[in-house]
Amino acid sequence: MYLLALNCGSSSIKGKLFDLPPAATPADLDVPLNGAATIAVSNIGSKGDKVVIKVSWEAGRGQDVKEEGAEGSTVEHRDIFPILLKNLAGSGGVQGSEIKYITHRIVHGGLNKKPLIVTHEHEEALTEMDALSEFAPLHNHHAVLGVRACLEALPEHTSVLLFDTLFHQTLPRETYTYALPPPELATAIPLRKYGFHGLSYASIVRSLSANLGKPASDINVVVAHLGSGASACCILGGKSIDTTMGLTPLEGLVGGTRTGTIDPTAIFHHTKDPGGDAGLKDMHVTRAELVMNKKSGLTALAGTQNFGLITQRIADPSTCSPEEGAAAQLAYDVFVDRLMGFLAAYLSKLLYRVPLANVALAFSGGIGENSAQLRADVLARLGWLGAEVDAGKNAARAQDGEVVRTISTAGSKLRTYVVLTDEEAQCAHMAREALNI
Ligand SMILES: Nc1ncnc2c1ncn2[C@@H]1O[C@H](COP(=O)(O)OP(=O)(O)O)[C@@H](O)[C@H]1O
Ligand SMILES: CC(=O)OP(=O)(O)O
Ligand SMILES: [Mg+2]
Repeated sequence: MYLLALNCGSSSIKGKLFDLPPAATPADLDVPLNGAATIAVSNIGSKGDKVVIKVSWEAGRGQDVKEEGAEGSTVEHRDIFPILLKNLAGSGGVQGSEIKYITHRIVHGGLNKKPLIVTHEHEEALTEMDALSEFAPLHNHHAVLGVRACLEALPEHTSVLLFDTLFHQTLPRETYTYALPPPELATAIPLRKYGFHGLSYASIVRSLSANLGKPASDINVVVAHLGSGASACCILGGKSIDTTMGLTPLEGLVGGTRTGTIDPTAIFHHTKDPGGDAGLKDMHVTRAELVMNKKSGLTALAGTQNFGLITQRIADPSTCSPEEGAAAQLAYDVFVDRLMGFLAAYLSKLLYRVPLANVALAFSGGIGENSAQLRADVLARLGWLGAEVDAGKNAARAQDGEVVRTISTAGSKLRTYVVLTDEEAQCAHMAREALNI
């Protein structure tokens, strides 16, 4: 029997197939499930790039698959799910009927306080989640179509919907409240900060807790989850007390294609007919939201959202034109500038309550886990707090199975870690808790 955990990103699908023991007891919950295979699909929706589908099996479990599909802009998330299920059967002999549970990361869960269960007979929750698509335009609708595609292909399984927003239920009222008058329009959910990347933050708290041998209630950490969507979170006693993303994943840090926080009036001077419909299929999104979510951020400043390429152009100007080099430098500087503003604010929120010796900083996400340059630059800007990077540890790659690693010196007053986030394992854990499996 298997549990499949799927994570539908804006241009990617990540997944893990886990072995599920036939009869688990609540005590087994602390023992992580055995991973059988990892799935990675990239370039969905991306112009000029072919969609790449990879299935990697643990030793002896199957034959790895790497398949190039059609050009990204012609492919939608929903097209991929049947191919993935077919590949699992074809390369590892996993029959659909053996996949008993599928967990889905849904970015916006509104005010839902716990995971929702969906089966072929009871799909009501999907309509509710789709109604929130305009509050997570790069994510919710695709994920909902993914759940529907899986239910169609494997009608016998049970789906568990896990929300990024769940982790941020502990935000205090003064933090989640927007200083707006009562809305003139009816909205599906209250207009307030919800926060995202919560499954990642929950995974990081669990990893730090296990690695440091402390209960989650002793984990006080500012986490920078820096991927194609970037956010930071202020975690006190294992709970979120502030985070940069808001009503939608647009607020806060600069993203691969997102503005992050700007003066909201700028867009009315920038875009023609900002309130007009952007013409997206099956979803109402305004032209302003499309520009701010899909055409801005690193892409707008550097012409690429590939952070590795941006840092390479800065490090070695001979790899690009002078204009590209200058654009890369500006994109990098803007990214770091916004990040530092939030990190300093969040550290001050923690330090007002707990001593520095009990506070940590952690980096995660594709950029946070891979860009030693960015981490070094951030720590240099936190020298006033006594932060000191260990250049050797910061430059080293993670050892096999090393989820948490320290990158600050022994004398650094701010302990700093790189934590490999695992949203899929977190989803599997929460689904087992919810279903008692
Ligand atoms: N070696 C690297 N150096 C710097 N950035 C990297 C590296 N590898 C990946 N990244 C960046 O990580 C980002 C993707 O992160 P990820 O967390 O997988 O994103 P998401 O889940 O939001 O799609 C991309 O912007 C990519 O440029
Ligand atoms: C919420 C969000 O932005 O997610 P991702 O970074 O996976 O796109
Ligand atoms: Mg992600």
